[in-house]
Amino acid sequence: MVKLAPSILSADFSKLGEEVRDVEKAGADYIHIDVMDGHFVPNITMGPIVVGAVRPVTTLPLDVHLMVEEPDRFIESFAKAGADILSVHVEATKHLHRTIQLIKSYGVKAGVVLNPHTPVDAVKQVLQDLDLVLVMTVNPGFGGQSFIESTLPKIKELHRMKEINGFSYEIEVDGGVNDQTARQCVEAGANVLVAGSAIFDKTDRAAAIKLIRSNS
Ligand SMILES: O=C(CO)[C@@H](O)[C@H](O)COP(=O)(O)O
Ligand SMILES: [Fe+2]
Repeated sequence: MVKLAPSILSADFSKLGEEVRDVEKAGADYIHIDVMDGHFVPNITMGPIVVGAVRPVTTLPLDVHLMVEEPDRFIESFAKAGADILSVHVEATKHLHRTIQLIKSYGVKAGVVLNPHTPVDAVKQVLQDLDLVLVMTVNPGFGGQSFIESTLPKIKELHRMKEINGFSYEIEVDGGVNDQTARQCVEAGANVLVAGSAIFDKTDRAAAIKLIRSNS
């Protein structure tokens, strides 16, 4: 069964608690939280304070996507704020293996993210240590962008390597996922779909989630 992770980047921040409760009630599996530092990506969003504010509002796992340079500096504060999954960009950390161990030392699941231009080879040596691999299907920084189809072979490759080696990581896709693009992600091997605008831009979130599920 495919999991859906609504990205609160597209939520109404003036009533964030209500928005999170709404997508939980509508059938979400994870709450995806996009953290941007204005350096790694050309946008600034939320920090550990927002993760801490969302934590008591939902029982769903908080799936925190760190789009920050040198993420090691912030792992402890996000872990203590209540993150369940912390994913770092391979392009933003010099010592990836160390970063993964640091995340796990707080009892948090560790994920690694690949930008559209980054090959699977960049994470090959750490796949056995990962709980999640996130394939960006847009260039990170903003919600509401168009899905980049050329990323699909990487999802297939990650799925193949998982099957061959018996690894246990989840394969998540993020960016431009909607009722038109979900199926090709799932057919390629993804089992977690992040969707921001395709869920939060709709007034009926249950219908939006159902539509993506039925088209995946
Ligand atoms: O990480 C990011 C963007 O950098 C995403 O999580 C977006 O928030 C997804 O938004 P949509 O493309 O689904 O609108
Ligand atoms: Fe994201």
